[in-house]
Amino acid sequence: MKIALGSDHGGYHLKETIRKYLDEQNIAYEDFGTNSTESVDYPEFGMKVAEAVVSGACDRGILCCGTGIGISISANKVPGIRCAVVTETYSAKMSREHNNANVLALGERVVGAGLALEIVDVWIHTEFAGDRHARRVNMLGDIERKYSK
Ligand SMILES: O=C(CO)[C@H](O)[C@H](O)COP(=O)(O)O
Repeated sequence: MKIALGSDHGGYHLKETIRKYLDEQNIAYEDFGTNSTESVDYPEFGMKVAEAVVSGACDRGILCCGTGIGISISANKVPGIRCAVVTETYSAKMSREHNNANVLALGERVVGAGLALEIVDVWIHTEFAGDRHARRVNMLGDIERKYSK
Protein backbone atom coordinates (compact mmCIF):
# COMPACT_ATOMS: atom_id res chain seq x y z
CA MET A 1 0.00 0.00 0.00
CA LYS A 2 1.21 3.51 -0.83
CA ILE A 3 -0.11 6.50 1.11
CA ALA A 4 -0.32 10.07 -0.19
CA LEU A 5 0.48 12.39 2.70
CA GLY A 6 -0.26 16.12 2.94
CA SER A 7 -0.96 18.98 5.30
CA ASP A 8 -1.10 22.73 5.65
CA HIS A 9 0.95 24.59 8.27
CA GLY A 10 -1.66 23.82 10.96
CA GLY A 11 -1.18 20.09 10.42
CA TYR A 12 2.52 20.08 9.62
CA HIS A 13 3.77 18.63 12.92
CA LEU A 14 1.14 15.89 12.87
CA LYS A 15 2.00 15.03 9.27
CA GLU A 16 5.63 14.66 10.30
CA THR A 17 4.63 12.40 13.20
CA ILE A 18 2.60 10.24 10.80
CA ARG A 19 5.46 10.20 8.30
CA LYS A 20 7.80 8.80 10.96
CA TYR A 21 5.17 6.19 11.89
CA LEU A 22 4.90 5.11 8.23
CA ASP A 23 8.69 4.86 8.04
CA GLU A 24 8.76 2.67 11.16
CA GLN A 25 5.99 0.46 9.78
CA ASN A 26 7.68 0.17 6.37
CA ILE A 27 4.57 1.58 4.71
CA ALA A 28 5.33 3.39 1.45
CA TYR A 29 4.21 7.00 1.07
CA GLU A 30 4.64 10.13 -1.00
CA ASP A 31 4.78 13.42 0.88
CA PHE A 32 3.02 16.25 -0.95
CA GLY A 33 3.97 18.87 1.66
CA THR A 34 3.77 21.35 3.19
CA ASN A 35 7.30 21.26 4.53
CA SER A 36 7.28 23.82 7.35
CA THR A 37 4.98 25.78 9.65
CA GLU A 38 5.01 28.76 7.28
CA SER A 39 1.42 29.73 6.54
CA VAL A 40 -0.03 28.11 3.40
CA ASP A 41 -3.51 27.40 2.04
CA TYR A 42 -5.02 23.98 2.76
CA PRO A 43 -6.99 23.57 -0.53
CA GLU A 44 -3.73 23.15 -2.46
CA PHE A 45 -2.62 20.19 -0.36
CA GLY A 46 -6.03 18.57 -0.11
CA MET A 47 -6.28 18.65 -3.89
CA LYS A 48 -2.76 17.27 -4.47
CA VAL A 49 -3.32 14.28 -2.20
CA ALA A 50 -6.80 13.65 -3.63
CA GLU A 51 -5.46 13.71 -7.18
CA ALA A 52 -2.70 11.24 -6.26
CA VAL A 53 -5.38 8.86 -4.97
CA VAL A 54 -7.86 9.13 -7.84
CA SER A 55 -5.06 8.83 -10.41
CA GLY A 56 -3.97 5.56 -8.80
CA ALA A 57 -0.47 6.87 -8.04
CA CYS A 58 -1.27 6.24 -4.37
CA ASP A 59 -3.78 3.81 -2.85
CA ARG A 60 -5.03 6.05 -0.04
CA GLY A 61 -4.36 9.48 1.42
CA ILE A 62 -3.86 11.01 4.85
CA LEU A 63 -4.33 14.76 5.34
CA CYS A 64 -3.76 17.04 8.32
CA CYS A 65 -4.73 20.63 8.99
CA GLY A 66 -5.67 22.48 12.17
CA THR A 67 -9.09 20.84 12.44
CA GLY A 68 -9.03 18.34 9.57
CA ILE A 69 -12.12 20.04 8.20
CA GLY A 70 -10.89 22.44 5.51
CA ILE A 71 -8.44 20.00 4.02
CA SER A 72 -11.10 17.25 3.97
CA ILE A 73 -13.58 19.53 2.21
CA SER A 74 -10.87 20.27 -0.36
CA ALA A 75 -10.18 16.59 -0.97
CA ASN A 76 -13.88 15.77 -1.21
CA LYS A 77 -14.24 18.24 -4.11
CA VAL A 78 -12.23 15.81 -6.26
CA PRO A 79 -14.56 13.21 -7.83
CA GLY A 80 -13.88 9.72 -6.50
CA ILE A 81 -12.65 10.90 -3.11
CA ARG A 82 -14.35 9.84 0.09
CA CYS A 83 -12.46 11.74 2.78
CA ALA A 84 -13.46 11.28 6.42
CA VAL A 85 -12.52 13.62 9.27
CA VAL A 86 -11.92 11.36 12.24
CA THR A 87 -11.28 12.11 15.93
CA GLU A 88 -11.55 8.62 17.47
CA THR A 89 -10.84 5.02 16.54
CA TYR A 90 -14.44 3.73 16.16
CA SER A 91 -15.12 6.18 13.35
CA ALA A 92 -11.73 5.39 11.82
CA LYS A 93 -12.78 1.73 11.59
CA MET A 94 -16.28 2.52 10.31
CA SER A 95 -15.00 4.99 7.72
CA ARG A 96 -13.16 2.07 6.12
CA GLU A 97 -15.64 -0.78 6.74
CA HIS A 98 -18.82 1.08 5.81
CA ASN A 99 -17.77 4.10 3.73
CA ASN A 100 -14.63 2.81 2.01
CA ALA A 101 -12.99 6.13 2.83
CA ASN A 102 -9.94 6.51 0.63
CA VAL A 103 -8.62 9.61 2.45
CA LEU A 104 -8.35 10.20 6.20
CA ALA A 105 -8.27 13.75 7.59
CA LEU A 106 -6.99 14.64 11.05
CA GLY A 107 -6.87 17.90 13.00
CA GLU A 108 -3.58 18.62 14.74
CA ARG A 109 -5.33 21.19 16.95
CA VAL A 110 -7.99 18.62 17.88
CA VAL A 111 -6.35 15.23 18.49
CA GLY A 112 -3.09 14.50 20.28
CA ALA A 113 -0.30 12.68 18.50
CA GLY A 114 -0.87 9.42 20.39
CA LEU A 115 -4.55 9.19 19.50
CA ALA A 116 -3.84 10.30 15.93
CA LEU A 117 -1.42 7.41 15.44
CA GLU A 118 -3.96 4.94 16.85
CA ILE A 119 -6.51 6.31 14.39
CA VAL A 120 -4.03 6.00 11.52
CA ASP A 121 -3.16 2.43 12.52
CA VAL A 122 -6.79 1.31 12.66
CA TRP A 123 -7.64 3.15 9.44
CA ILE A 124 -4.74 1.66 7.47
CA HIS A 125 -5.45 -1.89 8.62
CA THR A 126 -9.24 -1.96 8.18
CA GLU A 127 -10.74 -3.18 4.91
CA PHE A 128 -14.04 -2.23 3.26
CA ALA A 129 -16.83 -4.65 4.22
CA GLY A 130 -18.63 -4.42 0.85
CA ASP A 131 -22.10 -6.01 0.59
CA ARG A 132 -24.87 -3.48 1.43
CA HIS A 133 -22.20 -0.83 1.98
CA ALA A 134 -20.99 -1.23 -1.61
CA ARG A 135 -24.47 -0.31 -2.86
CA ARG A 136 -24.42 2.87 -0.76
CA VAL A 137 -20.89 3.83 -1.76
CA ASN A 138 -21.89 3.35 -5.40
CA MET A 139 -24.77 5.77 -4.77
CA LEU A 140 -22.20 8.38 -3.72
CA GLY A 141 -20.66 8.02 -7.18
CA ASP A 142 -24.14 8.47 -8.70
CA ILE A 143 -24.47 11.79 -6.88
CA GLU A 144 -21.09 12.93 -8.24
CA ARG A 145 -22.09 11.98 -11.78
CA LYS A 146 -25.43 13.78 -11.46
CA TYR A 147 -23.69 17.06 -10.64
CA SER A 148 -20.72 16.79 -13.03
CA LYS A 149 -21.07 18.28 -16.52
O1 LIG B 1 -7.89 23.90 10.19
C1 LIG B 1 -7.71 24.46 9.15
C2 LIG B 1 -8.73 24.42 8.06
O2 LIG B 1 -9.86 23.70 8.42
C3 LIG B 1 -6.50 25.29 8.95
O3 LIG B 1 -5.37 24.60 9.38
C4 LIG B 1 -6.68 26.58 9.73
O4 LIG B 1 -7.82 27.28 9.26
C5 LIG B 1 -5.44 27.48 9.59
O5 LIG B 1 -5.64 28.62 10.39
P1 LIG B 1 -4.51 29.70 10.62
O6 LIG B 1 -4.20 30.31 9.25
O7 LIG B 1 -5.14 30.70 11.56
O8 LIG B 1 -3.30 29.00 11.16
